[in-house]
Amino acid sequence: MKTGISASMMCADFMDMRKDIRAMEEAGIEYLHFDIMDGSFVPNYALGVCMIEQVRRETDLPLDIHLMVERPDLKTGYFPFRKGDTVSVHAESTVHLQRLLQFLKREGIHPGVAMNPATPVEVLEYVLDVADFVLVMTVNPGFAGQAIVEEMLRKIGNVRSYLNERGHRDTVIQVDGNVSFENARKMKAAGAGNFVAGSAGLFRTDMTIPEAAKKLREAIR
Ligand SMILES: O=C(CO)[C@H](O)[C@H](O)COP(=O)(O)O
Repeated sequence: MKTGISASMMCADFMDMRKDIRAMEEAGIEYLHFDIMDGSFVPNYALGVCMIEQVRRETDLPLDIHLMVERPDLKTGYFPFRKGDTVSVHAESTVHLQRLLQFLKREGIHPGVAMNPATPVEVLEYVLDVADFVLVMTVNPGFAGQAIVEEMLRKIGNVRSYLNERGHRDTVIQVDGNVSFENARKMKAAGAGNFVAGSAGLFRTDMTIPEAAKKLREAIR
């Protein structure tokens, strides 16, 4: 799978999404990140199948779909996933985690295990062979604009060591939540490879998307 920047589209301008998509293309962003929120697994509602279908018609950028929902194993059939997309599902809400990851992999999708801040690294133990990436949430999921949970910098390092010690050096660590320029540098040093950038790193009021992307790339180089 590709590594780099994944743009958190819940932070995009919903009144002019086309403009933001063009800016992502211009900036060479690797993925468009879609947080699907069901108001149950997380206390917010956001994005969904209709929006993904419309965005598909606008761009060939691959999508990075984060299912912040209860029982994603019962819902994947509704999503227009494509080969080359990445899809992350939460260890905390997926009853048949191994089966779902294996299914996604067979479909040509890069499967990922997402973990809330309090979830221990050991949940990965029996799914290492079927996960292309691990999504370490660096805020509690549900809302943009939160402060980083500082302990997550240590967790990124722990996940990196855990993967390396088990021979999974190629498994990417994705980080999501308050990926500012400063935090991105620390996250990269701790072992992260893919950066979900929202209000702190990409959709900023003080610079354009291409300008912010350039700064973020300098931070994660
Ligand atoms: O997953 C998310 C919220 O749960 C968002 O992707 C993320 O938080 C957006 O980035 P920022 O924290 O910089 O606003």
